[in-house]
Amino acid sequence: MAGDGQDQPIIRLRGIRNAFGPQVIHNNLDLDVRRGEIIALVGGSGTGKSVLLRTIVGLNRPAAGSIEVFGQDILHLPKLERRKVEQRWGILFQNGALFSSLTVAQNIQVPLKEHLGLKGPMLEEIAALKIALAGLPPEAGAKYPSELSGGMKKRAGLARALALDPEIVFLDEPTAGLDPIGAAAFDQLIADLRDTVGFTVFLVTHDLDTLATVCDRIAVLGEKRVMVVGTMNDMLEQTNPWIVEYFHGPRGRAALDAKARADARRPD
Ligand SMILES: Nc1ncnc2c1ncn2[C@@H]1O[C@H](COP(=O)(O)OP(=O)(O)OP(=O)(O)O)[C@@H](O)[C@H]1O
Repeated sequence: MAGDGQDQPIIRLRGIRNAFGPQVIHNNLDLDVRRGEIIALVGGSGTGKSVLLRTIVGLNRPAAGSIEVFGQDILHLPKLERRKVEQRWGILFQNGALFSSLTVAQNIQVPLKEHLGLKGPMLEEIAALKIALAGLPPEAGAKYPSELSGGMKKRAGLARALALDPEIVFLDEPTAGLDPIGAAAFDQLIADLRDTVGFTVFLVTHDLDTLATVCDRIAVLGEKRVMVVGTMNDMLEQTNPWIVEYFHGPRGRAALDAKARADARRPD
């Protein structure tokens, strides 16, 4: 596909402006996401991380700027073309956003029916596959969201996000509300899936452990734009006061120490 080459950014934002009435959230914001990377968006509360994620996936239309995904200008695509692009990504919202009246398996089947028009046993089979991929036991498929723990809900939401074999997975605060062990397991699942399935991950997080352990790059939102993008080591060299406080503060140091200990234990 033209402009969809392996070297092109898989997501390319240029000059994004978002405002709600007089409140400007983003102004002249640029960001490139590379194919196959795990990139995290961080920033203080209210800097517009969720708004930016929602803007990329079309739930919020920016006042200005361009958004290319898979090399396509998605703000100006005809509806049908746009739907085709949407089939190539999956989204895990913060609360899982599962339909409470449907079982886990039925939740996963929603996009399969809606986008692919699948019917019959094929639906069951694909749902079972995604349940396994998300690290859930097979019996989870028959359960309703209210019967699941927080960690299982996240996995069920992930299973649904994976329904259409996405090339990009968007995750909004994937480890929020999980205990540290559950959060670490979820981080590991994302990293393993990226390595095996090969998708790109764009996530919004406050979790310094996630940043230290699984992210290839970090984009810092502030001053209404992406102030810096780089690796964790790049972040440690920044002088912006918020970035210094965030990454060199006690929680940042603890996350980096934990990662250093984990790396030391890992065989070469
Ligand atoms: N639909 C909307 N209408 C009006 N204002 C909105 C809307 N959505 C978001 N905002 C405002 O935009 C700002 C950014 O919100 P957003 O949820 O993106 O922040 P965030 O960086 O994700 O914050 P947090 O880390 O606290 O989750 C906030 O001030 C919020 O009130």
